[in-house]
Amino acid sequence: MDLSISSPFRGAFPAPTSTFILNPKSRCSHSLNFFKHRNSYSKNPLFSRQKIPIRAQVSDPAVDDGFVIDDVPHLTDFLPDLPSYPNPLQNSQAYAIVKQTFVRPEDVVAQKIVVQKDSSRGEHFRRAGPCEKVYFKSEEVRACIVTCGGLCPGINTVIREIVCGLNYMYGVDDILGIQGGYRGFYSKNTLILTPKVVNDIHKRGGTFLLTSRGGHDTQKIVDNIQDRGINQVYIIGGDGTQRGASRIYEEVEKRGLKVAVAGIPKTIDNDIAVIDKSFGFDTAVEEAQRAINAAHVEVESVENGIGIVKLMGRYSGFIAMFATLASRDVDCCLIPESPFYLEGKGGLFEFIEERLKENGHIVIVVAEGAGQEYLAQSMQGIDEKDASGNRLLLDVGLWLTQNIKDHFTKERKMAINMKYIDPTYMIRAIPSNASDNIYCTLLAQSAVHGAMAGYTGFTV
Ligand SMILES: Nc1ncnc2c1ncn2[C@@H]1O[C@H](COP(=O)(O)OP(=O)(O)OP(=O)(O)O)[C@@H](O)[C@H]1O
Ligand SMILES: O=P(O)(O)OC[C@H]1O[C@](O)(CO)[C@@H](O)[C@@H]1O
Ligand SMILES: [Mg+2]
Repeated sequence: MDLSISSPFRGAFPAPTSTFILNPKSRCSHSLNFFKHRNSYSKNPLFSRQKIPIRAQVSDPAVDDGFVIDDVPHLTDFLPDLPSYPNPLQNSQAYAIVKQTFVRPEDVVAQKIVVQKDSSRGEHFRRAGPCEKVYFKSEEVRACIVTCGGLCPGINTVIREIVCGLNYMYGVDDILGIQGGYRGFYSKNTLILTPKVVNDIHKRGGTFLLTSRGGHDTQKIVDNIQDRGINQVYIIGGDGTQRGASRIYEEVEKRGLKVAVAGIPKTIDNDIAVIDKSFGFDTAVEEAQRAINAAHVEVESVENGIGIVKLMGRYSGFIAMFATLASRDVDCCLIPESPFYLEGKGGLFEFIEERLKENGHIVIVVAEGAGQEYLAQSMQGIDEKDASGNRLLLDVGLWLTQNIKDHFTKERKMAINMKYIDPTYMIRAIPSNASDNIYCTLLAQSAVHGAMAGYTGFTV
C-alpha cells in the first residue's frame, strides 16, 4: 500500500497531508490535481496530468533523475501582484510548534513508496500543511462550504474542522454554509457557520449542510460567489463534485477573481486514485461487519444456508473486499474489478455446492457494481441515470438471490435456506469512527492551510 499521503499528527499540530491539483495547469502547492477516479483516471481527459520536471535540487543540469511533480495552481499564477503576509499561526501560543513545521515549497510527497534502487525518482505531489506566507488577511476572508453527492461518514467532521480551523488557527469569522449542494449557491439562503454552530455536528451522520446531485451551473455558481464576496470555497464531494469544482476554479481564473477553490475528496467507495483510503471508509467497513455477522449467524443456524450481503461500491469493490478480509466469515466476495460467472466448471454455483457439502452453509458478499453486465443482459432497455448523470445500477443482490434459488431448487432439486441482507445506506448514514474523525480533521485543516496560502484548484 502507498502510505504517502496522510501523515500522523505530530505534537499538537497535525502533520500535513499532500494534495493534488483540480486542474492540469499548475504551479507549486500541496494538493493533488483534482481528484482521480481509480478506474477512469487514465481514460478521462480531465484527469490527464501535466508533468513538470523539477531540477531545483540537481546541480548538474545534464542530470535528469526523473523527478516529476504533479503540481497545483496558485492565485499568483493569474494575479501576480497579490501581496502576502506572515502566517498568523506564528504568533499563536497554541501553535508555537508550527514555526518548526512550516511546509516548505520544496516539500513533496512521493506517489510510490516502493521503488527500485536505480529507478527514476518518479511522481510527487505538493505536501499539504501550514505555510510561512499567507495570501489572505484574516479579516478579509469570506469562506463558504458546500457538500455534494452521496453521503459518507465524516462529512460533518470535515465541515466542523474547516470552520474551527479557519476560526481558531487563522482568526476567520465570516464563514457561510451553502445548503443542498451546488444548486444551493443560486437557489437557497446561506447559513452562518461559527465554531459554536458546528460544535456537535461530528457526532451525527449525514451532512449538516444537506447535499444533492445535479444542479451544477458554473456561471450561476461563480456569479453567486462574486455577488456574495466569497473568496474561499471549500467543496466536499466525490469525483463528480471535484469535476464541478474544477469548472468553478477555471471560471474564477477566467474572471481573474481572488477566490481560492479547495476540494476535499469524499467517497464511501474509496475509489480515488493516488490515496489509499478516503475518509469514512473505515467506518463503513466496520459497520458492514454487523451485516456480515448477521448473515453468518443466520446461515449457520439452518441447513444449506446461503447468506448474501450486498455492499456499496459502484465501480470498485473496496468496501466488500475489506469487509470480507476483516470478517473471516465470508466464503466468497464478488467485486466489479473481477469478473465471475454462475454456471459450469469454476462457476459460482459449483463453488456454493462444494461449500454447502463441506460446511453446510456459505456467506457471499457482493459489491453493488459486480456482475452488472449480466443484469444489463437480462433487463435490456433499462438505463436510468441519476440527476448527476451517473448510471443507476440494477440490484445485483436480488438478481443473484433469484438465480441461486432457481439453480438449486429447480435444477439441483436441493432445499436451500436463502438469507439476503442489503444494508446499503446503513453503512454510510452513520457518524464517523474515531480514526476517521482524525483523518477528517487532517484533511479539513490541510485544505484550510492550502487556501490561506493562496493555493487554488486543488484536492487535498
Ligand atoms: N463533469 C461535471 N461538471 C460539473 N459538475 C459536475 C460534473 N459531474 C458532476 N457534477 C456535479 O457534482 C455534483 C455531485 O456529483 P455526483 O452526484 O456524481 O456525486 P459525487 O461527487 O461523484 O459523489 P459520490 O459519487 O461519491 O456520491 C452534482 O451536483 C453534479 O451536478
Ligand atoms: O442513492 P444515492 O444517494 O444516489 O447514492 C447511491 C450511490 O452513492 C454511492 O454511495 C457513492 O457513489 C454509491 O456506492 C451508490 O451507488
Ligand atoms: Mg461519484
